[in-house]
Amino acid sequence: MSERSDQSATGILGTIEAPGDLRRLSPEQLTLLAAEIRDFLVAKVSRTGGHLGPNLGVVETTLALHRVFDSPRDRILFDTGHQAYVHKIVTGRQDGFDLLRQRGGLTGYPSRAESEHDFIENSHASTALSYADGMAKAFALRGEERHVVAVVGDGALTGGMCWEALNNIAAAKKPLVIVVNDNGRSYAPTIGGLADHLSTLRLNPGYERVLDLVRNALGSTPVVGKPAYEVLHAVKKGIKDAVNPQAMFEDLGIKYIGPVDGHDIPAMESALRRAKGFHAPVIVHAVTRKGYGYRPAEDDEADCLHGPGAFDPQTGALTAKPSVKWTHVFAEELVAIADERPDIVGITAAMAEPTGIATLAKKYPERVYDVGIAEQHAATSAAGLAMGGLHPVVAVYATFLNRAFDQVLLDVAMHELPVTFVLDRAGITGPDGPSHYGIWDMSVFGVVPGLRIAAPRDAATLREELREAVAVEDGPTIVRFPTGSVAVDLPALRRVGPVDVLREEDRKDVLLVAVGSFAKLGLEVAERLAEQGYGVTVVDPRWVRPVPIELVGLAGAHRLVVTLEDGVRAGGVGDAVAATLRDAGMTVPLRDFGVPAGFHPHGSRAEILASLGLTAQDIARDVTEWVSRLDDPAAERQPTS
Ligand SMILES: Cc1ncc(C[n+]2csc(CCOP(=O)(O)OP(=O)(O)O)c2C)c(N)n1
Ligand SMILES: CC(=O)[C@@H](O)[C@H](O)COP(=O)(O)O
Ligand SMILES: [Mg+2]
Repeated sequence: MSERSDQSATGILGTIEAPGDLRRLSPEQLTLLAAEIRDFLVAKVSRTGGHLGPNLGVVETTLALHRVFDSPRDRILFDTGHQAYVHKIVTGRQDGFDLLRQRGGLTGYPSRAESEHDFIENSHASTALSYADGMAKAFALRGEERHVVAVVGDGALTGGMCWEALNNIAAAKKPLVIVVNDNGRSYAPTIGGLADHLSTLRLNPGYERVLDLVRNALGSTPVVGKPAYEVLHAVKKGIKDAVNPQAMFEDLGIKYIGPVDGHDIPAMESALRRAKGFHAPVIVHAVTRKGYGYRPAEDDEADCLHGPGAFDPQTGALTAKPSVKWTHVFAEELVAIADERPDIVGITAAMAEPTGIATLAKKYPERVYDVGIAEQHAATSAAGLAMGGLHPVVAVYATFLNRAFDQVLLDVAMHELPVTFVLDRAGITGPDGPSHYGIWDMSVFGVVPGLRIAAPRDAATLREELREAVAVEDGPTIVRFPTGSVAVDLPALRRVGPVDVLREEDRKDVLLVAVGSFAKLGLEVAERLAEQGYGVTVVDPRWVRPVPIELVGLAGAHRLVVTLEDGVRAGGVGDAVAATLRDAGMTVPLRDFGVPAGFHPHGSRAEILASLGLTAQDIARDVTEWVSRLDDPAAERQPTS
């Protein structure tokens, strides 16, 4: 058998250890390899969960990229990075997929610790073109002949940073290849004028193809030298004028190649080689299909199996048992509120389904706005909606609101506008890693004057605090809750102002202030301390910013105050409670437990919390140490961990 057929017999994928191995493959072998990679992706991701649809859509494009460019000397950047699995497969990491997105295993995004081929670890969209602009300028200044390629999705292109970058890329005129991976979707179909423009390009007969026809026609007549150039240029100009809606990019000063079939490796290679040869900023518009080659993903109308949990590879059906998620509770209550209040409108940043806003959109489509992946615009557009007499509910993942801090601070809060931000995936999330952890909001937004933050502990308080939030008319509110299944309802014994008392005893040793979903953890800690004879009062403040003044009176009756929060300690609720007690002249000692500010490695939520000492056992041990110091201050003590 020829060497080729040997390889196809053993599976070509098994022979690919580095991008260079791709360059020796024939077109037939590349087609086989693409099929093997698809089988690999479905087999692996069906077990671990992960971003299946996006990666099925970039198999051929990624193979073409690594055949045309010389990574890592040439930099291949992925915007958002969730579509870099194929890149990982061809850069020596096939074996890591059994532990994809699991503690100690491959991350779901590029990772510099994993490979010299990886650069951008931030999974927030719309950043790659800015990185690319900077890298291209740096290589030019250092006189380094190397290419920078950024792969950016049509969804990511709806983010404002992309346009800031394009403006600069055009001005800098440095060699830079931008591959627009246009599958027409974020989760749902991508919205907006840009999406419409891209679809015009996608649908247009392909002036590239028309141009090729003309080139071929010209090629048959012996026109050489300058006349040929002039003829071809005139024809090209004519064609461009006739069929060239891509003027938008070219008017920016960025060349445009496309639309190209992103699933046609030779066509993509040809376009990329042309782009590489331009030595100037150039867009290669690749038209792809999210979920391509796997029917359950292709047919999934919601999001083409964008990021499923584990699933049956035969059917694409999720294998996890359905449960009531925090998101579902929010979505249902929002519709109930909207039924009563016509001023309530919803805003999503290209994530209607994952945030639950889709439920409102189904009943009131005219009262929901999908702004694309544009959280800054979402916040200030919400300010405009509020100025127009409405009460917008902006539903985003907690981590994604970080980038809209200035808009929340000045466009919303300084104008004292009634906007409610609902932050899903607040706290430690897990598999998506540090740029997805929603751990910053209570610190970052806690400093915003006039902004109130609620942290429900269960479904009942989520419903209640959402209603309280949309009832606020003189400023913004945040309601934040974690990922996953909603907590079991934890009824209060009594309420002191906004503060719910969840547990109390005659003995008043410790006041334990448990924030949001950490209420259950607080009760578990109290149980452990009670076994040692300590009297623990557990309270849920419900509204954590501003700190309820009622905590001062409660603290005064106890010997030690402990705070627990699923957010960074620095500037968090613990710090705010300490400042409130200090301002009230209280000297009761306070110990705060939260997430240390840092970029903590991915894993399951439970694994990460355990690694940070945020378990009932660890906290009870530390609190016992602190309380026993109060009993016997003279005793020599080892500092707790
Ligand atoms: C700032 C920000 N907001 C929201 C998200 C959540 N998110 C992850 S992927 C995605 C859709 C990206 O669409 P596109 O860029 O077209 O890539 P595709 O998944 O289609 O390949 C979104 C909204 C994010 N990662 N970053
Ligand atoms: C890449 C991205 O930002 C999203 O796809 C994210 O991974 C979704 O997270 P959930 O799985 O928690 O919805
Ligand atoms: Mg897309």
